[in-house]
Amino acid sequence: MAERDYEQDTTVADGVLRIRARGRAVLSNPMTNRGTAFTDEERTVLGIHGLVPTGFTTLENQTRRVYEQFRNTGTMLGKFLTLNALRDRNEVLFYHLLTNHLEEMLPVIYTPTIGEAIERFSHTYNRPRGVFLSVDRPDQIADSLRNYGLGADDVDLVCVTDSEGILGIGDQGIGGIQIAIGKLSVYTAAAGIHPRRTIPVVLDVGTDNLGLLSNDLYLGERHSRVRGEKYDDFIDEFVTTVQQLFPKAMIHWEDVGTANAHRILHRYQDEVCTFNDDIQGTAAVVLAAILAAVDVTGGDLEDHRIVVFGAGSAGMGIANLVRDTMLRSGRLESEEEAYARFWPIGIQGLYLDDDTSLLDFQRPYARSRDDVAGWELEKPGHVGLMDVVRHVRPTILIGTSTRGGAFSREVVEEMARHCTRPIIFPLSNPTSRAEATPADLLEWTDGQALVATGSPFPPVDHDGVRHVIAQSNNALIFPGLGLGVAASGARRVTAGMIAAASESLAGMVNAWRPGAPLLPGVGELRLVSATVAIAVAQQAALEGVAEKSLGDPIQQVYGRMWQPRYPDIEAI
Ligand SMILES: NC(=O)c1ccc[n+]([C@@H]2O[C@H](COP(=O)([O-])OP(=O)(O)OC[C@H]3O[C@@H](n4cnc5c(N)ncnc54)[C@H](O)[C@@H]3O)[C@@H](O)[C@H]2O)c1
Ligand SMILES: O=C(O)C[C@H](O)C(=O)O
Ligand SMILES: [Mg+2]
Repeated sequence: MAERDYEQDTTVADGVLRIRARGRAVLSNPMTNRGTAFTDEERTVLGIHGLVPTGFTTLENQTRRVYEQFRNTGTMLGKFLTLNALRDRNEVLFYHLLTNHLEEMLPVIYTPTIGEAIERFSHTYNRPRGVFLSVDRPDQIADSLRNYGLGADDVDLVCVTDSEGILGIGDQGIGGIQIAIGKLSVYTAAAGIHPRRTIPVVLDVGTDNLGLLSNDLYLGERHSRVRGEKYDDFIDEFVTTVQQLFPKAMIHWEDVGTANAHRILHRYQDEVCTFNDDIQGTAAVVLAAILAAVDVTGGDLEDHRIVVFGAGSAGMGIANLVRDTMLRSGRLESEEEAYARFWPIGIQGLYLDDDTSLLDFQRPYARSRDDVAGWELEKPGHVGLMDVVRHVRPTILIGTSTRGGAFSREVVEEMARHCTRPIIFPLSNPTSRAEATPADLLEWTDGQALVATGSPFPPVDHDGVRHVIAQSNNALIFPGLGLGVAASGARRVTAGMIAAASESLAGMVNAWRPGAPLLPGVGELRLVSATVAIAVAQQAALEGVAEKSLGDPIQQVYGRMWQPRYPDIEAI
């Protein structure tokens, strides 16, 4: 491997940074640069006297300065680009700023602004970050990953997308690299995963987005999406290469299209350390929110009738985890009884057993034609959301459809007519795709709805009660999961580890007070992530998939959390 201009033991929180570079090279590398925070002595040994203003600034004051710059930037996309530029100048300062203002900045570096950044990628692009792999050059996968400069023991996480199902905005081609970068920033800010132990990857398999293909500035491969055997071979080559080059890394799949997401997960989950955030991360956080809501409404989970509107990757992942939880209660006689609690709806309407377009993982949830025989339908031949709500009288309504505004007043009022405390989660991102706004849901149900959303929403005041809206986003799960896997050296991500993550999150909620949120807030993300990580690491050990022994899980997890502080320097 090429000699780097710095070295640091990134497996320990306070590793000394050994800098080989001198002068301007120190300042132009975001891993070594600390600008005016270099002390007089450091400036001497690194040869940077005269290259920075003479005054000295502490990290705290530098943070104040860049925070001011952030506040003075007008648009959300502008703020995103300001933060990106900061990260390219000074990594510690970027994460220090982010960690100190997580609640304010998460919506900028992550959902919802990340959606706009992805759409605008080929226009705002200025410098590369991450690894870009092309389906047309599978022979370059290994070299491209090696070129990133990390060794076999240096990587905890590879976050990868093929960009087919970015948030609720669909196929975004090469711009999807930004979701991989965004998720990894959250891993670092929330769980202290070392930023240099992660690799964001986009698999450029082409795009079916005609807007991108016809844009002269588009930066990806200019052909339609490759599917079938060539796609599968490319994925296989990628997974195998990551395994060979970085045997300790967990592969996190993000925003892969519905048909491929489940297939890829099932193909690899028993063979490599891998996790699908949209399927498993989402399910874990939503289950925790459902359990908190069920605690408020009273009764058992199995008593509920659940409509999943938009039953694709996320929706079916949620259904699977809720089904397993119902079955574990021991109160149901059979699997069929658990399936019968769900009413999954897709773009074609309610899933019915004679629907040949259903994917393997959707089929077990399909309702029998007989179930709907005799229903009077709003639109003949199409069993839509309103029909299902009217006939099924659901108690839980989940939205993972990408269809903004789908939970109309009519639908919500109908649901509320038969259910005193309707549990309604419009989970689609970004904000414009949310199936309803919390303010509308609370107004239409006279403050009775128990609401959680995917994107952040402000609190709602209704009838003298302030309702704080839980953000049921997988960001409450994946950072802790990744940290737990890294801290325990887990070789697989098991169903038990996902369930443990969900349970630990549920254990942090106390939603009995009127208006209280169903999940901890984003401001508590570091505490949440550490808690989830400990539960995940312990479960990995219990199931025998952890390589490290867990003598002191709290210290092992906490000690692994990287803190955004300037480390000690040694000039070499
Ligand atoms: N809150 C979270 O943490 C979280 C996590 C994952 C996904 N999501 C959101 O959920 C949405 C779906 O993501 P996904 O990965 O499951 O996508 P997906 O493409 O796998 O699933 C979408 C499903 O919605 C259905 N659908 C599309 N349009 C519809 C319509 N008009 N009416 C009814 N059904 C419709 C499709 O048939 C499909 O089954 C996205 O907006 C995404 O941002 C949120
Ligand atoms: O990225 C998010 O904000 C959550 C989720 O993974 C999504 O696809 O919407
Ligand atoms: Mg996603």
